[in-house]
Amino acid sequence: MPELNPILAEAPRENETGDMSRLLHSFFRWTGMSQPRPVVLSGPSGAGKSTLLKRLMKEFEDVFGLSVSHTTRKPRPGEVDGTDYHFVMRDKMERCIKAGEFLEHAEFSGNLYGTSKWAVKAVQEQNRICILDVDLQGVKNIKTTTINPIYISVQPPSLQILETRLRGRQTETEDAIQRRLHTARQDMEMSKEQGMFDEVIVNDDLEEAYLKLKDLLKEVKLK
Ligand SMILES: Nc1ncnc2c1ncn2[C@@H]1O[C@H](COP(=O)(O)OP(=O)(O)OP(=O)(O)O)[C@@H](O)[C@H]1O
Ligand SMILES: Nc1nc2c(ncn2[C@@H]2O[C@H](COP(=O)(O)O)[C@@H](O)[C@H]2O)c(=O)[nH]1
Repeated sequence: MPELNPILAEAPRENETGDMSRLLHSFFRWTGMSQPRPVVLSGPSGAGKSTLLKRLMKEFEDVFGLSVSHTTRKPRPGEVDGTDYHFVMRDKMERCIKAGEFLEHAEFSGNLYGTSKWAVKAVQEQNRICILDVDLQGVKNIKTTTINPIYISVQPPSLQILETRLRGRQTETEDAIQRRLHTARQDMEMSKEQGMFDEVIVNDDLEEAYLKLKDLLKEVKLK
């Protein structure tokens, strides 16, 4: 049984990524395996998760698929419903949670966020490695499920740098920045707990952090 993800172990050149989906199909048929392990990316708001994931999706669009979360927060300028998030009203999301449609959900900075079972399934049905971007409560809740992902933490070099990045993004009100920084302090402490994450990436230099992410993903072990 192969231990490494052979697709990423030999990272494709740019014009070869179109063949990835077909290669993955053949590989899973060959090994008799159904799905590769999903990847959970977490870390404080502003640490750079989306920035890293956008690059990864651009370079390996046929290999990875992002699980599109639901949220009750309002869209930011440029965010597209159904692509960045499914933007929903709280009462609707609460009903769906009660109906058991969510793998996990959490309250973050005054809004509900959650991963629907359907969002993960949709990625896996395309034979892509499913990536979930969730907060620390999400990590803890996913650990009670059976999806068995790899857990990667993206951390900022310091709280000061995190604050600079959050402010620089210009997407949050002062009140929201303060709430996110408060949560980030707790998050950065709890992330150090033994066994919480399989790997930690300190996102100081973006280029280095991205290379480390790609390096880790080469070793995504298959179920
Ligand atoms: N290595 C880096 N150096 C400098 N700026 C960075 C770096 N990585 C990300 N940024 C910037 O920091 C800001 C926050 O990044 P990003 O939105 O990716 O964070 P995030 O972890 O996805 O946050 P959230 O959890 O709130 O979605 C963005 O403006 C981004 O351009
Ligand atoms: N537990 C979950 N957390 C999620 C999910 N989708 C996103 N998130 C996390 O929320 C915060 C804030 O995100 P933002 O887009 O408002 O900046 C961030 O830490 C995300 O990782 C989810 O489905 N479940």
